[in-house]
Amino acid sequence: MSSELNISVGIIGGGSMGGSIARGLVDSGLLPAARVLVADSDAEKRAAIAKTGMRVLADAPSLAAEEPDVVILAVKPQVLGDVMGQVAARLAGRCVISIAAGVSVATIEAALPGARVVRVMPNLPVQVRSGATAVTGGASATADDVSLACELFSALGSVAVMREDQLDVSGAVVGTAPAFFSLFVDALTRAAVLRGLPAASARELVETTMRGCAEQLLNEGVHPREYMERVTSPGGTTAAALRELEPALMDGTYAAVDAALARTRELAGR
Ligand SMILES: NC(=O)C1=CN([C@@H]2O[C@H](COP(=O)(O)OP(=O)(O)OC[C@H]3O[C@@H](n4cnc5c(N)ncnc54)[C@H](OP(=O)(O)O)[C@@H]3O)[C@@H](O)[C@H]2O)C=CC1
Ligand SMILES: O=C(O)[C@@H]1CCC=N1
Repeated sequence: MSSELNISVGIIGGGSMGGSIARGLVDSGLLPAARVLVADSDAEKRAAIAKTGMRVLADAPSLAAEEPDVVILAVKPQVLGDVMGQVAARLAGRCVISIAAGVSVATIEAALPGARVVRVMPNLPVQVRSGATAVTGGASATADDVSLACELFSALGSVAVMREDQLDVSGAVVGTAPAFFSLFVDALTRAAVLRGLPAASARELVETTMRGCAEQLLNEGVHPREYMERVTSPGGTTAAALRELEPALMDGTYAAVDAALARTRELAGR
């Protein structure tokens, strides 16, 4: 457990990421539920979040009026401009952390005059405190603001401070990777079912395998290529399989990351 911070955090947007961050911060012990405020326009999401003891508000202006010490912007990039317009006057002089893909620090600073802006790019496993978050401070942010953002997201997994252009790349890889990973789990499970395994067993075996491999890679610090070699018996089944999979997966992954990066720039109007 992390030691408790004596601040309040307001999160605008309590969806997949905002909700995960809120839960992660409370579960980590960094903040008591009563000092996490979440605004979401969806009543069902508000009801689910309220059950955890966090404070819920129906819109961004109501949250900003509570003057939380730090505000995390966790709505979609497409609505962020509107939301910032609704709360700009209240956020002057405050530390604001945006998780919106693509939207640049300069855009946020222009929309929120006087706010101290930090941009971060987390991923979904922040909810189970195994996330990975890239952090970049704007010209308006102090070193303390960047440190605070790092402290909040360190309670939810690993954190790396980097330049803003690198944060976009990190988002295209690390932000989207939970979906890539799930797609691979699903593909393996379907391949097993196609070749005759019962669906429930296939899924359990594949998911257990994924957890075991992740644990070994992390715990032993072994390079992925070396780990692959351990599995690949000369003249065996894995070598035959990798000859098929490797070119397709490599090309597909590079193309997928480039597509995510292109969409990041498109969302930012760049
Ligand atoms: N999902 C992910 O893995 C990651 C997402 N991000 C970024 O996080 C942000 C949120 O994404 P994600 O969580 O996936 O999106 P979601 O749609 O799940 O969450 C956004 C939430 O904000 C609510 N909302 C919309 N407008 C307002 C408003 N004016 N005031 C308050 N709440 C509002 C939405 O309600 P409603 O559904 O009713 O519109 C929704 O519940 C995006 O900017 C994305 O780029 C970053 C890293 C990873
Ligand atoms: O799909 C998206 O746009 C968000 C950003 C990174 C992961 N999910």
